Amino acid sequence: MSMPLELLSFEEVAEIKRSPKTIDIFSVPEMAPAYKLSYFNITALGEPIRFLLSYGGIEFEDCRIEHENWPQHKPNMPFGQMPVLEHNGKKAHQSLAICKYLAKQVKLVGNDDWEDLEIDAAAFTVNDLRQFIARYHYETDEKEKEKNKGILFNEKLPYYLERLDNIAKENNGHLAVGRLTWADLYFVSLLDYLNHMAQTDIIANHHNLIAVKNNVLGLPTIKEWIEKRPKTSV
Ligand SMILES: N[C@@H](CCC(=O)N[C@@H](CS)C(=O)NCC(=O)O)C(=O)O
Repeated sequence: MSMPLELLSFEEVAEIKRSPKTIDIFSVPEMAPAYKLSYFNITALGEPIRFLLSYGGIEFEDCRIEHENWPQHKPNMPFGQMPVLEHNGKKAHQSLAICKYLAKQVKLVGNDDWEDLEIDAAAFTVNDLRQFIARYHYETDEKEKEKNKGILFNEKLPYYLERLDNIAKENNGHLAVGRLTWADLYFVSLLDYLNHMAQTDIIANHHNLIAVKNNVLGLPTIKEWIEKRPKTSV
C-alpha cells in the first residue's frame, strides 16, 4: 500500500516527485490465454478446434502432447482421450461438442434451431465419412483392410462425396444454409487428415467441395493460422 504524501517529510515527497514510478511494460507478466487445447502433435481431430479458435482470433495455448508422453497425461483427461479444451479451470472433451461451443462464440452457427440442425447434420456427416476412412486406414489385419478398402472406395466415398458435393452446389460453396458456418471449417480442417488416411485427394473431382475448401482457406485468419501452425506429417 502506498503512503499518503502528507505523512512524509518534505524531502521524501521531493524524492518521490523526482523519480515518479513508471510502469515498465516489458516487465508486466503476460496473461495466460483463456483457452488451452490439448491434443497430439497432428491435425486430425484437434484441427477443427484450432481452426475455430483461429477464425475468431481467440488466443489459445496449443498444447501438443507427444505420443511417448501420452500415458502420463491420459489419466488427467475426462474420458482418457483428446482433444480436450480447458477454460476457466474446467475441462471439456468430445471434439464435435467443443466445435459447437466455439462456433457459438465466433458466430458461425445458424440463425434459428432449424439452421443449426442443418449445420450439425452436415458436420456430423463429414464425421461419419471420417470414421469410414479411419476404419480402412487403421485396420491392421491385411484381409480385413482389403475388404474395408473395397467398401470405402467403391461405396462409401462415392456415395458421401456425391451428396456432399450436391449440398455444396445448392449452398453456394458451403455445406449448409448458404453461408459460412462451422460445418465448412470442420470439413476443410479435416481434409488433410482424410486425404492422408485415404492416400488420395478425395475431393479432386468434386468442384463444389473444392469451392468450400477455397472459401475457408481464403479467410485471412485461417490463412494466418496455416502459415504459423507447426508443420506436421499429418
Ligand atoms: N469422439 C471423440 C474421439 C476422441 C479420440 O478418438 N481421440 C483419440 C485421438 S484422435 C485419442 O485420444 N486416442 C488416444 C487414446 O485413446 O488413448 C472426439 O471426437 O473427441
